[in-house]
Amino acid sequence: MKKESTAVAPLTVSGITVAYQRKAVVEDVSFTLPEGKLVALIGPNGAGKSTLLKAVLGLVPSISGSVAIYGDTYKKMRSRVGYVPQRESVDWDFPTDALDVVMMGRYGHLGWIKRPGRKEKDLAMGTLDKVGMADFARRQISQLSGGQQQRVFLARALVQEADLYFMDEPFAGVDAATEKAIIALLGELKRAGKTVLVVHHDLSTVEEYFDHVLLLNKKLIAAGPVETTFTPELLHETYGGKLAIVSSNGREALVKQ
Ligand SMILES: Nc1ncnc2c1ncn2[C@@H]1O[C@H](COP(=O)(O)OP(=O)(O)OP(=O)(O)O)[C@@H](O)[C@H]1O
Repeated sequence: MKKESTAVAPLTVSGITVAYQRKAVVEDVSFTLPEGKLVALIGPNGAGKSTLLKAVLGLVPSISGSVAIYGDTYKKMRSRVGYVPQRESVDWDFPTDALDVVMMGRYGHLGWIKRPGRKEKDLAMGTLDKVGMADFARRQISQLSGGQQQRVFLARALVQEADLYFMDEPFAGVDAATEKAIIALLGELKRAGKTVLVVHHDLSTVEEYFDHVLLLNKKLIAAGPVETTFTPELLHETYGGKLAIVSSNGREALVKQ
């Protein structure tokens, strides 16, 4: 008899509510991420995007709801998850150089007892090269520009060889060259079958960069393919009146004013 195979979704969030000082900032959010897609999480400032990511990763407690990563807890699936935090949330004075930051991405594979060796170092160097940062390997991270720091953190996530990536505003404050480099990496991850959830602010590039969107404003307004979900009506519902209509890729879309 043929065995039924049911694919397990990379991420299933069911009824998550998160509150700070008893005030809910993410309310009863449920969605499932499809495998192998680039997904944008969008919504206005303060909508709860970063908080939702942190709740999924267990970095902030949720008061209700549950999260399944490949059908299991984050704790068990940790090695399959890569996280690129928001740049402002990182302590850049920590005395370490770019190469060491990238090698930290391998600790999940090594365990805490084994020290990184030649193989780890070569892999980390190769990945720094991929993000155009090989020349800065021995530079302290505090002495890198914002865009360069962002590239180093992407490299750290890449060497993890995860299956599901979370990136919190990777395009914030980066120049056109870094934006292009990040887009190329996203494309590479997608071709390798990875799933990537990106907190994104630039509505004018959503259709070009992503397959799927989650629209959040404390509650989940909608989730689905860009073609059917990134619509003026749903964007209005997400952002309220603070939007103007522009034409992007020949289609009408809304951007924040
Ligand atoms: N540690 C905290 N303590 C109290 N309130 C917080 C804390 N972190 C965030 N908030 C509040 O929770 C709400 C959601 O914040 P969050 O950073 O998740 O939003 P966001 O959608 O990522 O915003 P942005 O687009 O501005 O980065 C905001 O009203 C914010 O002020």
